[in-house]
Amino acid sequence: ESDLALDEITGKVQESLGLEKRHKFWESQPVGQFKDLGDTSLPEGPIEAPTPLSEVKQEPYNLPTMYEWITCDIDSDEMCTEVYNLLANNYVEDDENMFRFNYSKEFLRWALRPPGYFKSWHIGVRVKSSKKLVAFITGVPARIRVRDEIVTMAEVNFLCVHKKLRSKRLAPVMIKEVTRRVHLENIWQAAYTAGIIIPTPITSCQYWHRSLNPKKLIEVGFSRLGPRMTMSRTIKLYKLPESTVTPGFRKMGLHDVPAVTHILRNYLSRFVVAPDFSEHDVEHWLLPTEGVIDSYVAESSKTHEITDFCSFYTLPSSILGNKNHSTLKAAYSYYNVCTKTPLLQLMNDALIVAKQKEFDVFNALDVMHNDTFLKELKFGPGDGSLHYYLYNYRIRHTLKPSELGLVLL
Ligand SMILES: CNCCCN(C)c1ncc(F)c(N2CC(C(=O)NCc3cnc4ccccn34)C2)n1
Repeated sequence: ESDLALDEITGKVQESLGLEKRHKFWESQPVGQFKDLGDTSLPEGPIEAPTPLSEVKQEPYNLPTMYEWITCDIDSDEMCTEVYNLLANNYVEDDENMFRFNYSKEFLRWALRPPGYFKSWHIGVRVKSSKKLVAFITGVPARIRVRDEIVTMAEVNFLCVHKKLRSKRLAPVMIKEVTRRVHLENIWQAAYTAGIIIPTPITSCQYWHRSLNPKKLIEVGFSRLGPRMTMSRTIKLYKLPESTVTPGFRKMGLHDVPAVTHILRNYLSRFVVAPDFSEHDVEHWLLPTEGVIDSYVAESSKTHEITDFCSFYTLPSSILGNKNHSTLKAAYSYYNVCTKTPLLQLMNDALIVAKQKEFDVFNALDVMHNDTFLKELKFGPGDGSLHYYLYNYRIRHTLKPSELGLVLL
């Protein structure tokens, strides 16, 4: 009894030490600081000016002796498999350690090779002796508009340290190394998200979940049977029509790229922070790829114009320790635009095709105009928040999620 209590206390002390070190690190970085919140005298925009490329540190940061940097060539099947396995066993879990993200190899190749990507920004750490990959962090270039300024940034993602190497202070040096390699390409800003609070969120979003397979979600502990609800009543509550209702609703094709780019750019222009997508970007990020990204358009039968668009990406989670199910099949709402069809109807059609494709749950953040359909389409609030951050760029006021037009993977 008392040993458990002692472990609990040690754990809490270690965790709070980690928190302090974490804030110490971020207080040394050019990011908005908590103390500056509300100080409207500080200008919006870059916090530090770019340094001349000759003054950027030319050699990699030092790692602890037995580790070395490796640039991960994810075109190589062997390397991509190593990255996949590291993430599948050591990446983000929920607070109760019941689920862990299981990004697929095809998803990683899609996420990490957008137009203009740099192989040097796919950074691994391996053990010198065994050559085992034990940590990973990535960046991809993106043009992000912040109010009226278009800024080329790095979208930093997939920071992962092997479970056995936690609290060895590897994450700060990996963040500094990806920052150094981004600077070498003359890029001085970054965007990233986290499920934790560090200095300083530009906005904090809520996840919402729409059950598609409530029986499985309850069996694996993702959701619980509601009060005064039976299983059959719950299945009936989430039942969806067999087929979509929007006229001209079909999968997006290559020939739709110009029209989708046009309505998407117009739609995203109304948010404070949003990607500045070119046709080339739309072709990469939004053309359907089996098991990775699904996207649909509504084409008017009269004029053949593309009036609406919806998309969701595939991010399964491993179910840790359930004897009947090993994988939770989750769809994540990506970018959706309505110019004719009501958003409610378009998103219900997205739920219908996700159910047809045997997803168990459809997740959405309360960003953009998503709050207009979440409750009505029977989404329930999730337990996780997703905080958005900008590196070396100050935003004068914390944004509402509905002012954010950026979805990271
Ligand atoms: C932009 N990069 C985000 C990647 C990390 N993303 C997607 C993420 N970051 C924080 C979260 F809070 C979160 N949630 C999705 C919601 C959810 O489904 N929670 C239950 C659950 C099922 N599987 C997992 C795996 C990990 C964590 C929670 N899980 C909560 N998602």
